[in-house]
Amino acid sequence: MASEASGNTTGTSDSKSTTFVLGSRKSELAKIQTNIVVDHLKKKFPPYNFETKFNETEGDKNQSQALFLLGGKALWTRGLEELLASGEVDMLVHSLKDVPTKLDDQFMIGAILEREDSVDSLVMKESLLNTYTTLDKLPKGSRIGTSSVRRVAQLKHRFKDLVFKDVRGNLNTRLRKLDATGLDDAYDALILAKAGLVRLGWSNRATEDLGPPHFYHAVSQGALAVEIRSKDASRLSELCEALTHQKTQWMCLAERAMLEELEGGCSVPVGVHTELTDVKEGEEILKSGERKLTGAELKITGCVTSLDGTTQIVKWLKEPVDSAEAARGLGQKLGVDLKSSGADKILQEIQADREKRAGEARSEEEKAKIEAAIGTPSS
Ligand SMILES: NCc1[nH]cc(CCC(=O)O)c1CC(=O)O
Repeated sequence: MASEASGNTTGTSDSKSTTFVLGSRKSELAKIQTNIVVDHLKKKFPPYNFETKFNETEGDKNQSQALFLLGGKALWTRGLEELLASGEVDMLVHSLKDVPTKLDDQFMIGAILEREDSVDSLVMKESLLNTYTTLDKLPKGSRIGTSSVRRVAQLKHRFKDLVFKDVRGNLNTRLRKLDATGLDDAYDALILAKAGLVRLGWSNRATEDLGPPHFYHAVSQGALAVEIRSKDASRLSELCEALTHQKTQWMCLAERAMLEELEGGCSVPVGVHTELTDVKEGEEILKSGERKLTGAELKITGCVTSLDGTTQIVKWLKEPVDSAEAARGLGQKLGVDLKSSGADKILQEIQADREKRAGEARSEEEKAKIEAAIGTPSS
């Protein structure tokens, strides 16, 4: 009950009230996503106060260095976790796809909310909108802006003659870069998660949805997650339960278990598509605190693509599931299947390539330092 979920009691005003602080990144999308969570909570818990705090993350600050050199996925969550550890915030709101599969023991995912559309979408440059709306019609050499190795690999597998260009920055920045003309004209189209476009109110910019059988979205794409301190799990259980969408949670836990089985600690071109059918929410509450879903059948398809797009392994599994653990188990099993079907070789190649490039980048950096110390003749 309400008294269980005591937050920070602030007694400075006339009536004592319980306040929870939700933290996230500073981008417009992160703020919108945090407000989605706050709105849910306000509706369910009128007596409590909910406040927000927004901070920059490593990924926001460093927009020039290659993503793979910046330490992988924790890019968008590290920094925010410091706020959580210090007690400045009670909950962090993330896009679940940006949350690493392994968290430090002091943190945990408290809730996974109902998923928005999980597909990737094609977004055309405004001035080309009347000419092209689908990838298969784009002329040879069309410049596609994306920094995702998964998107590049899958697109290369399907289309041989597109040109891929890095594009960084938050969604507002990326769309501005896309629509730029004249000297700043650098892209013909972008590939973006539809969920982000929908939340920002820009879904009308999506001209084509990229789904199976050729395209597979990122693990957990489109779902929001709330991260909490592990020691607060019972204090926040009431809030977390109210936010949780069990169907989404099971699908995303299966997807994350697949990814965890596949990844050797680095971000890899792994795509997924998951369906959970015929679910009936029963009255029975399981030991884990979840409501029992009956008749649920989970179908999960995984896709691993080599960086150059030449090799692609697609496998699927479909089984009845009756718990989050069963969903996780199915995802993990699919990860094992994918590895024994050739994904392991792709992943090893990627790991070797990454180590080589990181080594080269380091020596470039060292060269630059030496040049700075002795002074380069031309500068
Ligand atoms: N990589 C950044 C990121 N993290 C979450 C989203 C979109 C929202 C979501 O997937 O929930 C995006 C933008 C994108 O991939 O286009």
